[in-house]
Amino acid sequence: MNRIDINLNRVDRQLWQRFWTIAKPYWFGNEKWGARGLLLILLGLALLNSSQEILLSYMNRDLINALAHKNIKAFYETIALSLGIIAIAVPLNALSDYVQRKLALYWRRWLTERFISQYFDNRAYYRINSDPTIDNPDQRIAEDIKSFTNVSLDLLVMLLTSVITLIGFIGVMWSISIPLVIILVIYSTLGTFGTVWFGKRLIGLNFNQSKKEADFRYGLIHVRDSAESIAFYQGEGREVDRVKERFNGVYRNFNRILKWERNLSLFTQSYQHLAHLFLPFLVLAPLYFSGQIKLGVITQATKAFDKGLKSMSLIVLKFEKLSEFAAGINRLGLFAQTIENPDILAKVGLPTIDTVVDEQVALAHVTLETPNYHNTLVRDLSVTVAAGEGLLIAGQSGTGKSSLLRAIAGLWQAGTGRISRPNLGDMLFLPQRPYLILGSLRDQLLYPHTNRDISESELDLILKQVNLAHLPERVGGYEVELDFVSVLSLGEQQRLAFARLLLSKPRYAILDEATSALDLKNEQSLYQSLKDLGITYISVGHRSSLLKYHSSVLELLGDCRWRVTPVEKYQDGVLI
Ligand SMILES: Nc1ncnc2c1ncn2[C@@H]1O[C@H](COP(=O)(O)OP(=O)(O)OP(=O)(O)O)[C@@H](O)[C@H]1O
Repeated sequence: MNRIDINLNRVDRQLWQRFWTIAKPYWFGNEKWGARGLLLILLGLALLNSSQEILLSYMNRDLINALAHKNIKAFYETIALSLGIIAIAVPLNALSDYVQRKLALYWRRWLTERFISQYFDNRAYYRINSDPTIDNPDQRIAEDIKSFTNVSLDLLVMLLTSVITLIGFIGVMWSISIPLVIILVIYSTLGTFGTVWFGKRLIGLNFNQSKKEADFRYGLIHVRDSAESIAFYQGEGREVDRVKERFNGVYRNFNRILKWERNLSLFTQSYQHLAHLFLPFLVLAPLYFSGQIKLGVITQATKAFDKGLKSMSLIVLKFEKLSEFAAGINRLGLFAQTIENPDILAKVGLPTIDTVVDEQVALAHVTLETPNYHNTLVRDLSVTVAAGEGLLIAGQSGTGKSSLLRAIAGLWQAGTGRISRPNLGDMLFLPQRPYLILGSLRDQLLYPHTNRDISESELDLILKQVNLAHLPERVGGYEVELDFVSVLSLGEQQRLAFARLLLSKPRYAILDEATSALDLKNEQSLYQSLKDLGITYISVGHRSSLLKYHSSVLELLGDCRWRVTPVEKYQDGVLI
């Protein structure tokens, strides 16, 4: 049984705990006074709105009685009074709606900011990728939080209104007929149990629906992001199938939801009609026939029964909404649990590589595993990269070269041994695929510290060094926002990434095939620039031309084997 099944089966207590864990920090955090103040106003308004309903039920009774007795004066007086009550109630209703939505918005803003911070803390956004139970984090942050705050307040107001209405109308009914109150309680309790029994499948189905909708949307986003590659491959057929398949998942699951909603609706409709048409009349008719109550009282009592039943049947009437809400809480709760506590992502009891901060990069007896511990990539590796001495990592594809860099950066920790390295602030990693942000040319160059104050002439100089002097003119200057991935060639992107490196002048640069798309002349000038700046580098690469910029070569030989050779003793002079 996986984590999701466990959670869906224990929807009651655990669900409440999850709800409270997500909700509590806002009401006890830095915005608590504003939030509580607004909540108090909201609850006050809900109270007034419910009272107005009870008052109107009395007006209704008097109106019917005035009609029955042909009392014209009483009739018009009651109408005037009712209009007065409505004139006050309407603006209060609108105000209550406004306050509720405003509070939901404040809560959403607070919660979203908190989730976003935690998502980026301790690189949770990266680690989460290896946790199969946390799908589509984007949807959880963008949509689940929104519906969590909206529906929570909605339900709270509804619950309060129901309780007040219930108390008020039970009072009304009690004065007319006590059996009516007893029937109301028994009937609504049975209805609630019936609804939960019929509807409990919906929580799991709604949980899946959110996931499938998000998968479908992600499928479409993936096509947009990979449009050029798909077009080159003429892969439309495969992509259409894949997107349709994802939509089919959405469709099939929703069909199941519809089936269960239909069953539930059959039950709730019968429940409501039976109550509307018969129950109060059956109890009250004998009292009316024997002259103990007037006609107006019957109208008031049936209305009171109706309102009371609606209040008692909150779960029956709102079950579909409640089941979606419960599914949302589960999705958000699991997500919060994982990003708040990144250690959850570490496999309990399994060994991890020690990382210590030091002047130089050194690996001591490192055995590196893939994050799921399924595969050992390198065993008992020891190598030191002293300042000023470049290390070239070579080896066949898939032997673990990039993974070793991930381990040095602290992204992967599965394994044993110890990695010493300078502070991450003194190191810069250029990944295999250049990363270009959405922003201007200046942002590209200064990333990730985009608010540094660097003059255009300095930027010009750096671009000249990487042979991109013409770029500002080509893209309309340093401040114009562009989708650089689609207007720059891969080699240009790599040179831009190098410019970033030259600007930030880290002590160590880690280059994962960072010049693979460049011609030898460009490659040579970039490495020369690094040398001139005194930057120590560790490179992954396949080209023999790289050898002369490094002091030693670490070869990953496959089957977890490795070999370190000083460059001058490197016999073949040819890389694998
Ligand atoms: N997140 C992951 N979880 C499990 N295994 C992974 C993960 N990422 C990569 N691997 C596997 O780890 C092995 C080493 O991958 P790595 O990217 O380090 O290879 P590489 O030597 O850099 O290859 P190349 O030269 O093709 O870039 C590969 O077999 C790869 O499939």
